[in-house]
Amino acid sequence: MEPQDGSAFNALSSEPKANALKINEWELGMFQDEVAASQGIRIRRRPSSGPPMDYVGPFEFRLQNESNTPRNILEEIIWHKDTEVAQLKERSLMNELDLPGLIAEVKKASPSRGVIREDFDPVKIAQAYEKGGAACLSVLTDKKYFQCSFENLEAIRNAGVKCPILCKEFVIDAWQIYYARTKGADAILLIAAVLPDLDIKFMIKICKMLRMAALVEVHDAREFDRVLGIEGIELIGINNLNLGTFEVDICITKKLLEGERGKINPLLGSPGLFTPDDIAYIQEAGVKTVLVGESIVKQSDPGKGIRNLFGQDISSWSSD
Ligand SMILES: O=P(O)(O)OC[C@@H](O)[C@@H](O)c1c[nH]c2ccccc12
Repeated sequence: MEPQDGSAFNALSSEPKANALKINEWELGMFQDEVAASQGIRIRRRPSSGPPMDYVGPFEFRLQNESNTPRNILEEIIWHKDTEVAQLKERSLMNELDLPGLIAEVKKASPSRGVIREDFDPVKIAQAYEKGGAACLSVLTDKKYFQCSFENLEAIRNAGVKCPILCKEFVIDAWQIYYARTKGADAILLIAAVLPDLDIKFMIKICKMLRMAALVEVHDAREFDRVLGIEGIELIGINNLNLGTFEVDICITKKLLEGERGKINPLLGSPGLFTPDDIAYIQEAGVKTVLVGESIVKQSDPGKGIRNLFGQDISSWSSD
């Protein structure tokens, strides 16, 4: 994700910072090898590619004698594992949200609408969403009110879906975040109307540790401003639900994004989006990525539902 000037995200790396980070990582790797060697461990963990190009530092002299060839099969396996793990860690919600796009929601029911889709097959729906151009999937896991489950999420992940998966759970305890990770979630929802700042801060740290993204959802200006003050926030979602009346009003997004808050990016608008006009309205208000459930999940062909919602085929929008 490119840092946005003046946004809450400009702490993210620029080019020299990224180089410095690479050098730090490499030096750390060398140091870890030293420590390991002092404990009799012969397998080197340093990247087989050697130090970054412009590196000048205390380990430089080693290069003259060391080849980049693994010394034995275990070392070869470990070096390969290093690349493999780095690639796996790359699948991130943040990477997918750079472009205008869709997060498509998999849910059978909702408290306000009752059952939305009778013949509910979460894997088929998820696959159709992915094919139809969704950048990410949002999967409800609540049983009682949404008739969904963590098993759905796990089944979708195991079916080979490549999109990152946002776990739509009502998180009240950090344990749920670990659980979601074990089931295959790449991101989790945190609701500002439910969680105090300190909990959000703590949970965001856990997400970072687990390499998950946290989508923090706000309903009004007070929640929005609270969340902007919390360190480490990367994704903010606006819920167009008026918590007082429980009515959906897509003007909430527009009002919230007037003035300074409009500089924050990326943002996700939801719920209550049904037509190309709704999408245009919300995107004009400053939201790149939209999160949509009901209007597409209830279509017998969810791919067609996406085309109708956007008024165009968006299957070429996703990065894969
Ligand atoms: O189905 P809709 O109206 O397109 O909305 C999707 C999503 O925004 C909604 O399900 C939602 C928004 N915030 C939530 C928090 C928890 C559970 C669900 C939600």
